[in-house]
Amino acid sequence: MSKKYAIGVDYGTQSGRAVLVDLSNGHEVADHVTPYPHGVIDEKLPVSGIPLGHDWALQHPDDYLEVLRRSVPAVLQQSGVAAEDVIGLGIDFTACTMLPVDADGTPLCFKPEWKDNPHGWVKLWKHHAAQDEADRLNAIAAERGEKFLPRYGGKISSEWMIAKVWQILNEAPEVYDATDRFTEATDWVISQLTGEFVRNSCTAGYKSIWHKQEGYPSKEFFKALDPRLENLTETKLRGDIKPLGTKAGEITPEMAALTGLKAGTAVAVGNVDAHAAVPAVGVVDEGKLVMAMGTSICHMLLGTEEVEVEGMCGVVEDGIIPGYKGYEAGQSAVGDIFEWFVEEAVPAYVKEAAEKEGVGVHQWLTERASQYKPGQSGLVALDWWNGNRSVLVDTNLTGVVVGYTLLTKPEEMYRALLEATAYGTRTIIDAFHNNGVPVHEVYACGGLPQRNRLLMQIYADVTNREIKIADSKQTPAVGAAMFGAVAAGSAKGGYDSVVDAAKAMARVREETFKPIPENVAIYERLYQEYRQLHDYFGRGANDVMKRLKALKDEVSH
Ligand SMILES: Nc1ncnc2c1ncn2[C@@H]1O[C@H](COP(=O)(O)OP(=O)(O)O)[C@@H](O)[C@H]1O
Ligand SMILES: O=C(CO)[C@H](O)[C@H](O)COP(=O)(O)O
Repeated sequence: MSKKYAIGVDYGTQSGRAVLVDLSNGHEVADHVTPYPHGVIDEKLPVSGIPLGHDWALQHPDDYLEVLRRSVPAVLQQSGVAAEDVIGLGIDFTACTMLPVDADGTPLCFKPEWKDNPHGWVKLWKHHAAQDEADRLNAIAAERGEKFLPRYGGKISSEWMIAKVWQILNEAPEVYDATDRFTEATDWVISQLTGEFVRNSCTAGYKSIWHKQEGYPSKEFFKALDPRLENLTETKLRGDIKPLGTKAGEITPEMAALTGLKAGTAVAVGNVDAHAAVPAVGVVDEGKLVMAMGTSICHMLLGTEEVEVEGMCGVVEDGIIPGYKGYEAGQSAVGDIFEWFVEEAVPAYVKEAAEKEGVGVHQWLTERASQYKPGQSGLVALDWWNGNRSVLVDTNLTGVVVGYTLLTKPEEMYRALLEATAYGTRTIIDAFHNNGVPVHEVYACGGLPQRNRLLMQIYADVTNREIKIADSKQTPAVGAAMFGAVAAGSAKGGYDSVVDAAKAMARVREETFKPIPENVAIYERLYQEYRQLHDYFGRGANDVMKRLKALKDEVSH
């Protein structure tokens, strides 16, 4: 049999990338990135210019097809690999990134009658405007003693499916009525590739409150939310839910013409970016936490028991690797906070100096921040620029920096922000480790470990754990390709399970980041300061952030 390959397509927040992977060793033969032409739509709708409210974040579904049109042919061409040797394709996506579609699977925003209604568009994972709905959902679920709540760390996030659907119903009932199904973008793209609509167990479990044994929450629960939602799960959330590691279908002739792949190529069910990354770093059993570090961080961990952990995003059976309970937690902004600082808060002299030295602003700041010792800046920050996903599950929390003086330098502020995100991760690791889901090893993948060594050293020091780094720039895409190979199966030159695929294909670098004892000691003290601020501002002692946000909304309308 000739050498066989699979393609993984990773749909990130700002771009999508295809990677063509050698199935014998996981080697990335070719990759290609397509920036989304419309990016993140958070101020106004394309063409009509209709303004969006605070905390909105939309995307254009055609941008996802553009990735298939451009990046898949590009990796075939670059690699010179024949389409018949590409036996499978898998995708991974941000989530919950959801959209309303009609009975043909057409996104409502593609239709002239809905294109000017913001609710007809894709709601990106970081669309946070459904917080009111999430708050009400959580209060009603708690009051009714719903069994599902502990599986989601005690709170359902406004980033997820039910809160977003309910926001559509409340603010645009006409869009709700016109919707045949609400779908995760990952499932929609798979339906475009295969002509068949299937949901995947990963997003259904983590983002739509679905349970392998118990299914969705009861009709009574949905009726208690809003009588109009009573039949939601059997109407607009209907559809077969297939486990990860199964085949969704095959590339249609139309998609073959568009991508250059062979019609009939196996396509895996949809997956989530962070979840797909786990087997790609070789993690297929317990005790090993994987951090997918980019715009945000997702923290992924496997266990054998269903344990309650405060503020985790969820525990889902087979949600990451078949046979294990998959745990997820996360931070809603990490790289995004550093980007905010670079774009919005650095003085002109920094940009000029970086330009003069021919380096990026991140690199300029990082080089200078590296010259400080832990604690030397006198700063400590809370990492809540985009709310707090874990462990507080509250998108209404905002950022804080304590310790500024007239002498504070931009590189010190930048370092304080890097450190704040590490404290956020430490809080999550402690929550798992101290509540029955041990964390013995830490792995990192995604864009940040490739770009910022200081950041990774700070994470090793703050968590007091050695960190292993993925030997791939595109780890989720490699994971998605593994699932594509499993969808094809061993008879076609792929694999029969993702564990087999991981054995042959997963790679981490030899070099690791090890904690430096003197840094660990200082960071332990700084972390205690962080925790005091965290509990003071985040657990109700002082709701100033919420009052300011409410005032901002009041005076802006
Ligand atoms: N040198 C750097 N140090 C820290 N953060 C960086 C650096 N360069 C880029 N970033 C951040 O990386 C993030 C993008 O990460 P990446 O993994 O590529 O994307 P995504 O999460 O969308 O897949 C951006 O938020 C950006 O601010
Ligand atoms: O919540 C998620 C997965 O469960 C999102 O997909 C994730 O946080 C966004 O990922 P990225 O930072 O890589 O764009």
